[in-house]
Amino acid sequence: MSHVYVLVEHENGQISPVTQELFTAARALGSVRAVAVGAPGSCDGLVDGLASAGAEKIYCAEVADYDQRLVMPEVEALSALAAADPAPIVVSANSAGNEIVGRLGARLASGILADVVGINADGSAVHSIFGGSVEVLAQAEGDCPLYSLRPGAVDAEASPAKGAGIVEKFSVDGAADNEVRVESFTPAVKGDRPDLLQAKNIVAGGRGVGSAENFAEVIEPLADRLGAAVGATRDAVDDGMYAPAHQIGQTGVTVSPKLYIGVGISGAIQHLVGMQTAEHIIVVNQDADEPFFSVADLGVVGDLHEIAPALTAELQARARS
Ligand SMILES: Cc1cc2nc3c(=O)[nH]c(=O)nc-3n(C[C@H](O)[C@H](O)[C@H](O)COP(=O)(O)OP(=O)(O)OC[C@H]3O[C@@H](n4cnc5c(N)ncnc54)[C@H](O)[C@@H]3O)c2cc1C
Repeated sequence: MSHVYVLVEHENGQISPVTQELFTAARALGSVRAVAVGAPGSCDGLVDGLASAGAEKIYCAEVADYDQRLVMPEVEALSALAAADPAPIVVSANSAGNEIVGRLGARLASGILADVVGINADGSAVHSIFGGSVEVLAQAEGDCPLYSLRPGAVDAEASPAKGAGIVEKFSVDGAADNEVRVESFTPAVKGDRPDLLQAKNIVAGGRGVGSAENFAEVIEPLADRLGAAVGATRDAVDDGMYAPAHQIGQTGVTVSPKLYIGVGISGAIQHLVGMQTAEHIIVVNQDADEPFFSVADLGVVGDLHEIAPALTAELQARARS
């Protein structure tokens, strides 16, 4: 049976939920071979979970100086595996994943399908373009077609059967002289809210929210009621209302949650391209003519300072009853 390599996303010894989405999409192409790259000691704790998720083989590359290197250990590991035994490769379409497939495409002389929202058994993949209004099927040439899959675009499904989970440890080349080395590393301070890229629910605010204080008083309480991540438009970020890491859109991140609530956002195309594959879209805006309403499943016309707190209070009341 044909096989497919999937780059495992993991953090602090845990398999990230997006890995299950990668497995689900990759299964269309063949039996899944998981590739886990990380610091020494990072792989053993992942093996059971990866086998349960359906991995037939688990390649573990533990790299002594992993924390000082950027994407190159993953590139070295995947290119070595694919050169020896060519097969499609599936990674997550985050910033590292997109760089990894770019480098692999050059090394393996294979085509790249970036930021896809679905993968078909014939090797074609689905792109969602023009703000999600058009879906395009594309196919990549080469022995090792490369796919980066948009987080949240595919519903994670449990594997029909546990995989054999045969572990193969291997080493990757050391850093080249001209490779970037990380001198120091300060993890971003994370709050209790879910990660924006992986969140099932997102409450996003735009310039209409008015200020950083209003984000804290109106947007964040609603997000917390829903267990949601907070997003923002570029204009809200540029005006200093919310941190740049939360920007959704063309020059921010692309998200695909189950529920997206956009508050005080006009719905410019550069914002829509980053969120329009959300399953359910609710828009709150005082101007009924704004373009955001044209993509909304539910539009609420009114003052966000009344509607958002009322929604938060209602959710709170229902949680109590
Ligand atoms: C190259 C390029 C890249 C870009 N990349 C991005 C990107 O990645 N992400 C992004 O978001 N934008 C991006 N933009 C900017 C984009 O074009 C828009 O300017 C931006 O999305 C608008 O942000 P906004 O909706 O918050 O602000 P506005 O367009 O100013 O909309 C504010 C909205 O709030 C409503 N409002 C005001 N007060 C209230 C109230 N009290 N109650 C209810 N509603 C209220 C208004 O009716 C209005 O619709 C990019 C632009 C360019 C040129």
